[in-house]
Amino acid sequence: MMEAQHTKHVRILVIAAVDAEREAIVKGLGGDSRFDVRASGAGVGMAAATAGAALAAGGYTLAVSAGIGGGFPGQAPVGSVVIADAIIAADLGAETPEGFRTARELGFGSNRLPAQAELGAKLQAVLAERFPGRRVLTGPVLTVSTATGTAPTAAAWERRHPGAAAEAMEGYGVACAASLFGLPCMEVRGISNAVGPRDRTAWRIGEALQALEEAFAAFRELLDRLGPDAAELTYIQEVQH
Ligand SMILES: O=C(O)c1cccc(C(=O)CC[C@H]2O[C@@H](n3cnc4c(=O)[nH]cnc43)[C@H](O)[C@@H]2O)c1
Repeated sequence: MMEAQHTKHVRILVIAAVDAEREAIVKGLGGDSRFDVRASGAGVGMAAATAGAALAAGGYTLAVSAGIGGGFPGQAPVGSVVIADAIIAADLGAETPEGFRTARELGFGSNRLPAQAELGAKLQAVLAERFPGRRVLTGPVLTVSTATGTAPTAAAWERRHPGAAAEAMEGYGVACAASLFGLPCMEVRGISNAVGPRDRTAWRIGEALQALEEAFAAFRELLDRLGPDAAELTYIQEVQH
């Protein structure tokens, strides 16, 4: 029998919601074969299903939820990039006469999954260096099933999650799939709009997609700079017999 051989590799699954996001990410990556970028459709269910089906095939070392997102005022301005340090299912829970209670408070699940914060911080540094005009920050990213459209709802999220940087609709689904397969997860958002009263005419999708493209150009460069160390920050080992 041949002895087991361990080879380190990096293979990153990136889940966007729509094709425009996927295209921006692919453009930033410039054809880098270490990344597999897919569009799932919007929402946590499609994101979890698409990520889970891909990860089941094996060979991945990290999963990333990426796209545009809403930024909380005072935290993440339009055109900035937010890299999650935690991924939170903000509206997973139940209404009670005393108000909203999270799934965790009710004892039927978790609302928060960790993000690969060390890699996130390194990506923030490379992005800031390569694109000095681009604001980039780390912070909690909320996953919601209904995009926030009023000031009271935005205020409620800020009260429940002080310091929340952004919201989007897929991160927790990708994070659940990654966690099921024992893989680390990240979430990267180019900010297109402020979280608050809905005004679709104020969304700056082009700017957010440009920010996303730059974030993934920086991601590629980060992997190049890390060299073999990149594998230590993603899941690491492939066993060959
Ligand atoms: O219309 C377009 O050209 C276009 C291009 C790229 C993306 C879109 C989307 O509508 C993406 C939907 C996606 O965006 C996230 N998102 C953005 N802002 C928010 C928000 O304020 N609250 C929640 N989610 C937001 C979300 O992940 C959606 O799935 C259109």
